[in-house]
Amino acid sequence: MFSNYTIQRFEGIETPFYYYNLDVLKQTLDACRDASAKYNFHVHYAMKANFNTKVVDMIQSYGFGADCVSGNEVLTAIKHGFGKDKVVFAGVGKSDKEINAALDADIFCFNVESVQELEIINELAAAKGKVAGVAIRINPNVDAHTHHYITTGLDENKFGINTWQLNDVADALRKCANLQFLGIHFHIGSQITDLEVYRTLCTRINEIQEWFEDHGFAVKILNAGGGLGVDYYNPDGNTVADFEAYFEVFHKFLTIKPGQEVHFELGRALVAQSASLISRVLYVKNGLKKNFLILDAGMTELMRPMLYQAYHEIENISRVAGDKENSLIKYDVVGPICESTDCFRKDVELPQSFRGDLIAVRTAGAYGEVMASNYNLRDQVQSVYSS
Ligand SMILES: Cc1ncc(COP(=O)(O)O)c(C=O)c1O
Ligand SMILES: N[C@@H](CCCC[NH3+])C(=O)O
Repeated sequence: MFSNYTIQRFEGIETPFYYYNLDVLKQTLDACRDASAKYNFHVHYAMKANFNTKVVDMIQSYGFGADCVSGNEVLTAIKHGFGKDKVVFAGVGKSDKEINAALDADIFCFNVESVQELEIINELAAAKGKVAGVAIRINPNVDAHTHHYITTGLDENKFGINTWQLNDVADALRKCANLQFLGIHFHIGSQITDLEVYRTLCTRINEIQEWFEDHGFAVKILNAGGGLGVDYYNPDGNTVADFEAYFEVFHKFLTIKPGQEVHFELGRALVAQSASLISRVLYVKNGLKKNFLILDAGMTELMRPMLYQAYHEIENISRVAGDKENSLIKYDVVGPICESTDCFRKDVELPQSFRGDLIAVRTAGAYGEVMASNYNLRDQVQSVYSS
């Protein structure tokens, strides 16, 4: 929901841009910090969700760690002040250059996704005379009940190491003198709204940690990954994710041994509701079968609807206030890009809309700005903040 003051402010700003409501971000971070502190759980922010400088700085100020998926994310985390003891590096295809950068930064843990990667990290660490902390990312074959494009924990997915390969992992760990085994890591997918899924994950984590302990490996860290979903249908009414319920599942169903740390890597749930993509109607095109609202933002600014048929609330914020009598019209809300898939949503009911109206695409703080591209040689999308 935008105040009249905010909408007036938008009138003077060139569109399109991401608008960050830092109060919403703060409320969300407060809730996550309080809910995780209750059980002494450690949260690492999955920086891939949004690496906007102000956003990352605020998250860092809460004392969360950083979960990174590239060498540049590792360096960015360090630059933003995340302690090296709070930076983890996951990713199915870490290059030698990236591994070396992370070794030079002395990050405390690599989440390793294949036996071959274990051997390479060992080799590169040995060349530097270092010992790298590693957690083994395991693919537990648990269905996350989310869009199949963002499911990561099934046998058919490229992520993690399958449980039938655990003997090879154990052999490699025994041989690799420049690795220190820290624990086990899981991440089964994103935008998970069915918490039962996490209960199933806990059962698998319990089994797998037993396997490691039985084979002589002390599991110091249990990392359950991220994935907690948000309510894309209700950005104002259900703004902050239910962190309490989420962490409670792990508290109840995970076997946590004395001295063990439990880690999480939340991305979307921390940042999604804090931003909206603000654009303007360039043209209203009334076809025989369809009415199109053609915006000055498209898949180059927010790709999720086009990539995963993801739902985002769309509002004409120039017309909501005082125009209630305005009859609703169905529009296909589309962008300017030369692709038919460049459509935010079809048949969106909006008040009759006109050239110059401001359109807000809500819940765009996660995987929005970071996935923007300059396809069609588009300008880089700008950011505007509430304060
Ligand atoms: C390894 C890993 N951890 C954490 C995350 C963050 O996920 P989410 O934004 O769904 O919390 C991802 C992205 O899906 C990931 O790949
Ligand atoms: N980028 C995706 C999720 C993938 C998360 C990264 N593993 C989204 O917008 O929903």
